[in-house]
Amino acid sequence: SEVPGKIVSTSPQIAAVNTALPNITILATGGTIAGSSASTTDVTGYTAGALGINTLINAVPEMKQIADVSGEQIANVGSPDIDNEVLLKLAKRINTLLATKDVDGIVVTHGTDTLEETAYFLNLVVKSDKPVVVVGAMRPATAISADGPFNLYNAVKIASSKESRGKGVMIELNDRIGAARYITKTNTTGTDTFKSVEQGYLGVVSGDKVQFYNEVTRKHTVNTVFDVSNLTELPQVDILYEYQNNGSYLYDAAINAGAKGIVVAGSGNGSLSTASEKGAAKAVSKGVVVVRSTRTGSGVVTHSANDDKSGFVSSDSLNPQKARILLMLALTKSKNPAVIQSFFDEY
Ligand SMILES: NC(=O)C[C@H](N)C(=O)O
Repeated sequence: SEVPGKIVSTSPQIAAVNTALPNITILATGGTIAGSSASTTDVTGYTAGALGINTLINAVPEMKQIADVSGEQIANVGSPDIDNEVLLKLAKRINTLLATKDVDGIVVTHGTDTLEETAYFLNLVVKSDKPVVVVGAMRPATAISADGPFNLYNAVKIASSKESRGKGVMIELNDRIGAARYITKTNTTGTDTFKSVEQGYLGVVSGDKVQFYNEVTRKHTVNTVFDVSNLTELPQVDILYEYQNNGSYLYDAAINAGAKGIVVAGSGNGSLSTASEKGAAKAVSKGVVVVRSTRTGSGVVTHSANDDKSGFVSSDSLNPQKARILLMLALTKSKNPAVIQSFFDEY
């Protein structure tokens, strides 16, 4: 049965059968991989999050030769509508499943638009070294040459591989294995959209082999201090974009709306205009933590003497949307900019 809409049942819908194979649970959240259109050539106007987990699993019966696959529906939405509630629900469910001997790995199906945010969140809060692979697609399931089925097959293959343990949360599209920490969506419609400009991929799925070439050096999963088990919500963090002739009123709007943190997508090396500096200083004076990231798309925002003077945090190489994820979790531990800076230096 298809289940579009927000949060739906978490009860297992397809049960594992062959006990000799690794047990992989697929947690479905929607996206283009579950997208559907009346036209086989429609790759932009389709409905994301239209097909249920049973349909996705039944479309790839080959998975059953490499794993005992079971599925659960966590949500069924386009990924722009993934919110903090879904993030917490997903993370808690993954931690519960991976704590049992019955589950060897997790695959999360997800829309690609905000996939990197969910993957990085899970990278920081999953308390297991068992593989977690987040997978999406750029063409809906109904399209000619839909990329979802093979991406899903590859994701199950990665999650089933012993070598995938301890790698942090991974992203699979287009045969590449990306690290949640490094990968970002770089193209609006291309199937090769997930890239890591500076750090590259962790590995590839080549033929029937899962091959790793790189490791993530930043702390993840079992080595982070973050714990969602008792959290029912996350602190509000907003992102403000830097541009010419801006004012400081959007900072006021964020402060008045209850933001506990603000990430600035600064120009260049995290630069703020004079107006933004004023808005950011006001935020800091009210106890709101301000993180400087960059709108450039790559590179490190370097920590400056002015950051220490103004109480700002620099984002290292985290883009604004991932800096927001880390800042939400950091704020569950501390409001002190120096402590939060240490998280940005480690994670
Ligand atoms: N390719 C995709 O999955 C895009 C879709 N709008 C989503 O993020 O849900």
